[in-house]
Amino acid sequence: MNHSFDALIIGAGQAGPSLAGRLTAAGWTVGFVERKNFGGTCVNTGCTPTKAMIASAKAAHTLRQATNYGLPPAGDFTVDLAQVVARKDAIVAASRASLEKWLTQMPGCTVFRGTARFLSPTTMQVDDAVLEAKHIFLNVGGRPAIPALPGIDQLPFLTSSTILALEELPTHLIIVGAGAVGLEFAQLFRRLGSQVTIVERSPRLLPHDDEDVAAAVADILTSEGITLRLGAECISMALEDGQPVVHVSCEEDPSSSRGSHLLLAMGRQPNTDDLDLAKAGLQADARGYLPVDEELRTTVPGIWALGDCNGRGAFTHTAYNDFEIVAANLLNHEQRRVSDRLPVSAIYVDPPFAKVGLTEAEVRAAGTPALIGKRPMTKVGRAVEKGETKGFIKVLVHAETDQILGASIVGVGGDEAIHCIITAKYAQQTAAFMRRNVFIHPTVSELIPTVFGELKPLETAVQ
Ligand SMILES: Cc1cc2nc3c(=O)[nH]c(=O)nc-3n(C[C@H](O)[C@H](O)[C@H](O)COP(=O)(O)OP(=O)(O)OC[C@H]3O[C@@H](n4cnc5c(N)ncnc54)[C@H](O)[C@@H]3O)c2cc1C
Ligand SMILES: NC(=O)c1ccc[n+]([C@@H]2O[C@H](COP(=O)([O-])OP(=O)(O)OC[C@H]3O[C@@H](n4cnc5c(N)ncnc54)[C@H](O)[C@@H]3O)[C@@H](O)[C@H]2O)c1
Repeated sequence: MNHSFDALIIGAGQAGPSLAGRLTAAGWTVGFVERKNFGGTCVNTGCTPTKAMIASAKAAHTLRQATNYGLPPAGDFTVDLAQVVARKDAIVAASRASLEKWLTQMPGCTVFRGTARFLSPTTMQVDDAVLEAKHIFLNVGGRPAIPALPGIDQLPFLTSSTILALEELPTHLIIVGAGAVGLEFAQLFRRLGSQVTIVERSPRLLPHDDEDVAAAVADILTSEGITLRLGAECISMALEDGQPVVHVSCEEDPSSSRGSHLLLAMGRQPNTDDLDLAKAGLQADARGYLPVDEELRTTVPGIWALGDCNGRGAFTHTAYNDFEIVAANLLNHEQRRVSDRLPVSAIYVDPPFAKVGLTEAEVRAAGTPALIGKRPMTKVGRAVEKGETKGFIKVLVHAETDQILGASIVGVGGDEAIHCIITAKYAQQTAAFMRRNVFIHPTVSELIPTVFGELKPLETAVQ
């Protein structure tokens, strides 16, 4: 059957549903296609389930730390993973259901369930339905990448999606890949009671971030008993005596990591390979991303790509910002651009690592005249009171213009506290502006004006 709309939106991830809301409110008719779970990665297999389980892991960790807070010991306890997963599933289900209800009841929006494939630049097929529109918005996201490592086809492995359904704790979880996925799952499962080993080919954690950040995150993890096997050359896998074994060296290696479960956390792959792109005249790049311009238009007029599939962001906030850019430009005739947004992100190890703008290494490499301010969390009153003193606050400022170049916070509350720096930087404010601000006591944020008041020339600062 043929259906005609003003717009087609493919994928109910972080950009598509909100775009449907804006377009239909403006009087457009929308055909919306989702093949699996409403809410996409973030709601179903990404942010929401991991942060829900991280909260359970934090509670378990705090119980074990009871005596540090002057409380009686909690005693030995074993976590029932099924209960933790049930709590997580309830949170995910509520979020997914609310989104599905909103979309399916949205006036002007018709939802199709199935995989959409191009027939031409203006038509797509979903099962036996042919959908036609002058505007097509692809929000197809991605899935865990499975690199062809030697031996990988010889043994069972988990991905960031399938690990969320485990109901029994792994006795020893081996994680290959130390990006956000690897680090968050490592601490989460360690705190729930698993032994955890991370295998990473890079010689240190977080190679795109500063060395002091990587060292602080490594300390957070190793102090809880997580084993790091960094600089792993020639990663290969095998099943030995029924157990997954990860070899980490090109040499005959007696110190391979043997565990009960294996999690592959080696990045993601965009879902562009089954869209029949060629029929629309589209071509993905070598990594599968759809090239887009600053306003997220693909190379074919009338087709946009939003979210993870365009390679311009890999976060929920970047996917959502893509929606805002497209809606503002199409409906309000603004000229918002992808490059207007600041690079911001957080990794939810506990305490978390959050950042905005340039790293210290990037500032040094650019040769920008800069000032640096840094304060350990041991000198942040709120962190001391909470008994969580790992990490630091670090800010970078242009030595001549006084503008904020970047900031990193590894430490308790850092994922929230960073936002005062994000806002000031977006407003192109200066260190002097930050110093004059009065923040609430006692918070982690209240020390941020102090850090901006203790700046030293970058060249002479000790890392
Ligand atoms: C474990 C994990 C934790 C994460 N934690 C965070 C976090 O804390 N903070 C953060 O900002 N980001 C986090 N992310 C990243 C975040 O989830 C993604 O960046 C975000 O979900 C991308 O959204 P999207 O809209 O681009 O795509 P997705 O959310 O992936 O949605 C794409 C949708 O399109 C559908 N689809 C695909 N192809 C078709 C087709 N041909 N036809 C019909 N439907 C189709 C899919 O089924 C899916 O529902 C995490 C990711 C993972 C894996
Ligand atoms: N808190 C958050 O915002 C959050 C949390 C989880 C995931 N995410 C997003 O999800 C995406 C996926 O995360 P991820 O951690 O899987 O990817 P990633 O790209 O961040 O990290 C992948 C890691 O695997 C290693 N690796 C990749 N290929 C390899 C190979 N062939 N052999 C050996 N090592 C290899 C890399 O060195 C890297 O350390 C990212 O875009 C991330 O931003 C975000």
